[in-house]
Amino acid sequence: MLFFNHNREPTISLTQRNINWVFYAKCLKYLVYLFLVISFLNLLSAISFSKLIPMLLLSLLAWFTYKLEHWVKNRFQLRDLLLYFLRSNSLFKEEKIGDKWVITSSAIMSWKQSDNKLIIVAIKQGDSYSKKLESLDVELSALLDLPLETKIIRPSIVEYHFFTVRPTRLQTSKLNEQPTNPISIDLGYGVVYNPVECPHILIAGGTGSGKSILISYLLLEFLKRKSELYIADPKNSDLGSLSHYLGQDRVATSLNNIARIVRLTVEEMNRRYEYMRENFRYGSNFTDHGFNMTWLIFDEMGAFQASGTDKKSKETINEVMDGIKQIILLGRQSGIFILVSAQQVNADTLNTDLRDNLGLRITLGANSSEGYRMVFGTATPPAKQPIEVKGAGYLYMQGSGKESAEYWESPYLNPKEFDFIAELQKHTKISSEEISDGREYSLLFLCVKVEVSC
Ligand SMILES: Nc1ncnc2c1ncn2[C@@H]1O[C@H](COP(=O)(O)OP(=O)(O)OP(=O)(O)O)[C@@H](O)[C@H]1O
Repeated sequence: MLFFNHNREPTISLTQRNINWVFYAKCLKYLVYLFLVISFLNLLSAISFSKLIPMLLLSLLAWFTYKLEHWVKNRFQLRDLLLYFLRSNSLFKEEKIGDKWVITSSAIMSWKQSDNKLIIVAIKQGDSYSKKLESLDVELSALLDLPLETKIIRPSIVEYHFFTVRPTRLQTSKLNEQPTNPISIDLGYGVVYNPVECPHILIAGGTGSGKSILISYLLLEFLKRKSELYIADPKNSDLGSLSHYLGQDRVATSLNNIARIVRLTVEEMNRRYEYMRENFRYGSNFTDHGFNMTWLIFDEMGAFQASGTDKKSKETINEVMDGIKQIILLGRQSGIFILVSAQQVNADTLNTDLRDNLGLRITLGANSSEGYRMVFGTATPPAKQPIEVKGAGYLYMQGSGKESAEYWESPYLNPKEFDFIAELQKHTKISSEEISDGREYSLLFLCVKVEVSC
C-alpha cells in the first residue's frame, strides 16, 4: 500500500498499529502532576530552600506536559477522529483467531488541510468498502460538525471538502468599477464564473429570494465587460423599466416584443457564425474575432409560458422557445449567452436536456427536494444546509469538477450603499438624447454588426 500511496498525506486504517499518543501524553501529565502534589506536601511539612528547587522544576515540567498534551491532541486529533469513524461505521472486518478478535481488513482514509479547507480523502481499493466510501456525506459532516462543501468522486479516491473558515460573501464596497478579467465574473464566496467555459445561466427561487438583486449584479458585470444586452421581462417588473437606459429595442415586456428580441438575438448569432466561417480560424471563438459577449436576460420564464392563452400566442411562445433552444445549444462559440430566471423550474418551463446545457445553475432561498432536482438533476446536493440569509442558496457550475451543487451566498448589495441606476448609467453607452429614442441606438448597433459580417 505504501508504494501505491495516492498522495503524500498520512493514511490511516484500523489494520495499522495506531499508538494512542494522546493517552500517553495524558498519563505523563498526570504523573508529573502527582509528583508535583507530593513535593508540595513535602514542602509544607518543612519549608526549606532545597525542597523549593525540585518543586519549581516540577512545576515547569507540569506546564510542559500540559502543553505537550495539547500539541499531541491537535497533531493526532484528525487521525483519532477518523479511526473512531472507521470503527463506528463498521468500515473494517475482524476475525476470531484463537481466543482473540483481530482486525483483518479496514477501509483507508487520509486528509489534507489548508488555511480554510479540510479535505477528507477516502481511498478506494476495489474492495467491499469502495461503494460505501462514496456516500459518507452525512456521517462525515456530523463527525466534523462542518457542512460539506463538495464531494469529488475519482476512480480510486473520494474527496470530501469542508470549509473550516467560511468563504466570504462579496460586498458592495468591494465591487470593482472595472472588471479584473474581460470574460470571467467574480461571484464571491470563492466562485469565479467563466461563460466561455460554462455557458448560460439558470436562476431559480421563490418570490423574495433575491433573484432580481442577483440579476442586477450580473447585468452590471455584463455591461462592465462591454456586453450587448437584451432583456425579456414578461411580468414587466423592474427589468422592464430598464428600456430607458438600455434602449427600447433592447427591452421587451409584451409577447410580440419578446419574440422580436429573441429573433434579433438568434439573427445576431447566425451573423456571427457566418462571419466566423468566412474568417475561419481553427479552434477560435468570438473573442478571437473581436466580438463582445451578448446576453439575453429572460426573467420569469414560467410566467411567460403561462401567458399563452390562444392559438396565436401559443405559436409565438413556441417560436420564442425554439429561439432559446438555439441560443442554448449553439450560442457559446459565437458569444451569445442566455440567463434564464424562474420562480419554479419544471419540465414545462425547461426540459431537462436544455437545463443540462445551462452551465451555471443557481437556486436561491429554500427549495423543495423536487425543486432542487429540477434545477440540478444528478448534481442535487445530498445534504442541504439551512438557508438563513437573503440571497443565499445553492450553486452548480458545470466542469468545475464538483460532484454536486454547493452552498453559496450571492453578492450582498447593501441598499444604503448601492445605487443600481447610478451604476448602470456609468456603463451604458447610450447618451441622454438617445434615451428618448432607443430605436436609433439599436439600429446603430445592428448596422455595426452588419458591417462586420460583410
Ligand atoms: N444579494 C442581496 N443583497 C442584499 N439584499 C438582498 C439580496 N438578495 C435579496 N435581498 C433582500 O431581499 C429582498 C428581495 O429580493 P429580490 O427582490 O431580489 O427577490 P426576488 O427573488 O426577485 O423576488 P420576486 O420574484 O418577488 O421579484 C430585497 O429587497 C433585499 O432586501
